[in-house]
Amino acid sequence: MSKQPVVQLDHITKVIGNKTIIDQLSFELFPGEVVGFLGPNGAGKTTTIRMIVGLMAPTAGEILIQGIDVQQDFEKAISHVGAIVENPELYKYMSGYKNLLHYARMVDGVTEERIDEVIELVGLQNRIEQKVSTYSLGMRQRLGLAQALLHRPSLLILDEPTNGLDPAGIREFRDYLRMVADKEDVCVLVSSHLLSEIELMCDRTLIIQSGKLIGEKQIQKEEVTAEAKKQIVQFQVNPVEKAISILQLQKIVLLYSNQTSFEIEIERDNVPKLVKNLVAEDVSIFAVETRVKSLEDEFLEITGGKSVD
Ligand SMILES: Nc1ncnc2c1ncn2[C@@H]1O[C@H](COP(=O)(O)OP(=O)(O)OP(=O)(O)O)[C@@H](O)[C@H]1O
Repeated sequence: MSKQPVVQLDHITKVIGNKTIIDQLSFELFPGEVVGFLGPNGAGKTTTIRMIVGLMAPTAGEILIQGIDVQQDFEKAISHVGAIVENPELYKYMSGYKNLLHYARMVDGVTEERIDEVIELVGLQNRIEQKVSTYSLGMRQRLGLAQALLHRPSLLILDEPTNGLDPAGIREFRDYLRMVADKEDVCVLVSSHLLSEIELMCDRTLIIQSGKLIGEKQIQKEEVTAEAKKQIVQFQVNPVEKAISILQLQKIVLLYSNQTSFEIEIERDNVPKLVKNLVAEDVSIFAVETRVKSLEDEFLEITGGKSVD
């Protein structure tokens, strides 16, 4: 990417007591991208975010936001950050507009035009004069997003952003995030232990475990055709042992098997040939089910089978 990074973490380590919580963590985040920060509970996501926003000092290493060292010039660095924690803090008895006005007064340089702009960005024009207590959870999340955007941050940090939203709400929030990242050229960091949430929302995912970056995944969008993707295919067959010996001959990697079925990773184009071979060897096939490899499968591969939560 040719753009300058918004955030640079350079070999960040955090030791508390005699425990290394974050271990030489390095990554860069760029404008306009929505990045997932994924890891099981206790992996070190919150600690990392606390260091990025200057609430905790690293034991070693450097964090730069827009090139400014968070430790050396906290106020200037933090002026580029907007954050929404789990539930945005809103005054329910006040209107959406009054909430935004209240926050705008606490920050320098937020004009009324900017307030109107963020309201439009999150699609709350028609409801902004009504009390927050009348808002749905999704609308509250969007108002929280508007509030975090008021001072034109370059980095937006969202911690478990869709907590409590239903699938339709998650989809809607994702579309707003995507649009905000594009229109405001802001980098959005989404911290979550939910693979489904991250997979839906993010362009790229950083996977953290025990304070270390253990994987990075660029989530491919439309450019990857379904045919080209590796798929996980489950076969229900009889006898399974015979089928497995055929797989072994063809050097197909077996992911899982039980007494009635097995699961393999295979390219779509190779499925018909395998079916023919199984039938030719007198293996009865009761069902063949395909699913595209999900981030969860990747995560399990990378972490060696330790699932999140
Ligand atoms: N102040 C502290 N003192 C001692 N240990 C701590 C402290 N803060 C965090 N830890 C430990 O550091 C590890 C990382 O915690 P952290 O909260 O960053 O994980 P997380 O990935 O955000 O998990 P979660 O999804 O549960 O919030 C955990 O093992 C936690 O117990």
